[in-house]
Amino acid sequence: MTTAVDISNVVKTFGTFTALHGVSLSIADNAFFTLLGPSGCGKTTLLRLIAGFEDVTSGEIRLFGDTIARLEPNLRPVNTVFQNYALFPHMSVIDNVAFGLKMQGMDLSSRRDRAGKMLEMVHLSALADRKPAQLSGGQQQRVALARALAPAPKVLLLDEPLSALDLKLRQAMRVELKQLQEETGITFIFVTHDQEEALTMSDQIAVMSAGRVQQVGSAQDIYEAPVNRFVADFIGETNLLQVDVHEVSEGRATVTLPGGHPLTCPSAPVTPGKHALSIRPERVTIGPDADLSATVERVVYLGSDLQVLTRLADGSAFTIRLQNAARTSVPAPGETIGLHLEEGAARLLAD
Ligand SMILES: Nc1ncnc2c1ncn2[C@@H]1O[C@H](COP(=O)(O)OP(=O)(O)OP(=O)(O)O)[C@@H](O)[C@H]1O
Repeated sequence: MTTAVDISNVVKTFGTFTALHGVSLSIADNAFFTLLGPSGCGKTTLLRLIAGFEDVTSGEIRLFGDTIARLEPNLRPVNTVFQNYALFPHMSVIDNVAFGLKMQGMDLSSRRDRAGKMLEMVHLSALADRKPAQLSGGQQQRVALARALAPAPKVLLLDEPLSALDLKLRQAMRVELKQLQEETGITFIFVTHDQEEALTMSDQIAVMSAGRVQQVGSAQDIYEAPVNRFVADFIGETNLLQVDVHEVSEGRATVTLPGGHPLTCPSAPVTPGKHALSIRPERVTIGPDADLSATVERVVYLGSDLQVLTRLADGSAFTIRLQNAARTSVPAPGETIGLHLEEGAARLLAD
């Protein structure tokens, strides 16, 4: 497998502030790769370093084997799509798309031909002669995509490109973006703080926090097997309980749950003592064989799901999710219920 972008021990400081603390990542060619993390974790900084808009303080970034610092900006096989589209307001849609090709020195008829093909790809051929102001936000974002793809970059950097769109459009664009990446075979590096966006589109996700990469893996890897507390909490919804850990061996731990029941579950390599146990709310059922006893405080109707907010005997809050279609009876506030942890519900985390 070819590596498109190789990031090796990259540190970036702004004055006395360190935005990236030694980040290493290997991004495969033809992949949809997402940098995911909360605001300020360094995602955009890393993207700007890959684009060559900023220089690394130390470490190295290679694009298809070449050190980026040695590549002239116009020879870097990279293009960027920004959150605010950055279209030229006085140019028509097709001229916007053809702009980068003109810069590359392509002749007029080849330019219009290529730009026309790009507009077809993003389903905007009918609007080629309009000005950006005459388009909706979603259409403008598609023009920005077509413009960035026109010069056939090997790597496309996308900085929160969907954040200005409303929810329905964002959901539709996720599918389109993934399709576009698959059709073109271009490596997409996508920045977002939205975990659902990351989970739905990405082949690989790097979860970042405070200038460090916490975990790299597929959507399933990071959801099912988060390596630490930060990742478990950031990706999806989870219950985090402080439990006593008695034994850890060969990736499994034996712990005592609140209420006294023992549990053996997959575990990060931790030493015995107190650690956080993550329990996913959708992997818990109400009924016999209970691992935990809880008192129902509130039932929240979420359409396809019901969220049941409960409290355990030791006072910790505990949430479960039931599928609305599958439910037989709804627990009532004040009721004491038994909670059964399904296989794969619990995982012991490193701090
Ligand atoms: N030019 C700069 N000078 C000083 N500090 C900067 C500069 N650029 C970024 N930073 C700081 O570096 C940190 C990381 O910023 P960055 O924009 O990479 O975060 P982010 O994860 O992309 O966040 P967001 O999702 O809010 O855009 C922030 O604390 C930011 O204030």
